Amino acid sequence: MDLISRISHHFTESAHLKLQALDLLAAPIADAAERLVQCLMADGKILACGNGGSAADAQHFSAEMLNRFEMERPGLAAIALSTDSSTITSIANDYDFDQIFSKQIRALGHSGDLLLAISTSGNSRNVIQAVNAAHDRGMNVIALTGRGGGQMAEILMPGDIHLCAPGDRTAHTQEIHITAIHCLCDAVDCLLLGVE
Ligand SMILES: O=C(CO)[C@@H](O)[C@H](O)[C@H](O)[C@H](O)COP(=O)(O)O
Ligand SMILES: [Zn+2]
Repeated sequence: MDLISRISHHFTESAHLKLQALDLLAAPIADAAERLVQCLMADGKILACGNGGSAADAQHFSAEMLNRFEMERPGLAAIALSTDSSTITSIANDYDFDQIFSKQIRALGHSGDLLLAISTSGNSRNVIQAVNAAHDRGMNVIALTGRGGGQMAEILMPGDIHLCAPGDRTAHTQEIHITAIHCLCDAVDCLLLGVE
């Protein structure tokens, strides 16, 4: 096995897909950033969820909102729903793993809040239930998906924003997702701080 050529292939493919994503996603990422700022300025909050690497992305996003990204500014209201092991294990144990995010959204979500729903396949049942719960609570959704968006693409509503990464490998989709998340954090800072 030639590891160097595998590594080279991974970097090259990731770079190609990121450039495709730039063409596809620049405008909707800018729209999503505007929506995040409108939500925060109206005293709303952002709830974020996903599984595995996407749980890490949800936490990465909430940390950059609550603390800071690159510019000095007050902390912003965001909660990763993948972090509270007591809540998650009790919901999964007493009800169903599919409800670990939706039950938290029904408790915490208010009209005008936003859900950042992250799934590379678009088919994770707990993320789909999270989208349904957000809609029930009068929240819009910013969906980060891949592979066409799967079942999530079918349940998004007008007012939601779908950021669907090109490519069919979970790893590359995640690599695009974290770039999109950093673009969102940067744009939120620029919009809030009036940076040209
Ligand atoms: O990070 C990775 C793979 O790169 C994995 O942990 C991956 O996130 C997990 O298999 C997730 O359960 C996949 O869920 P989803 O992206 O399809 O919603
Ligand atoms: Zn991963």
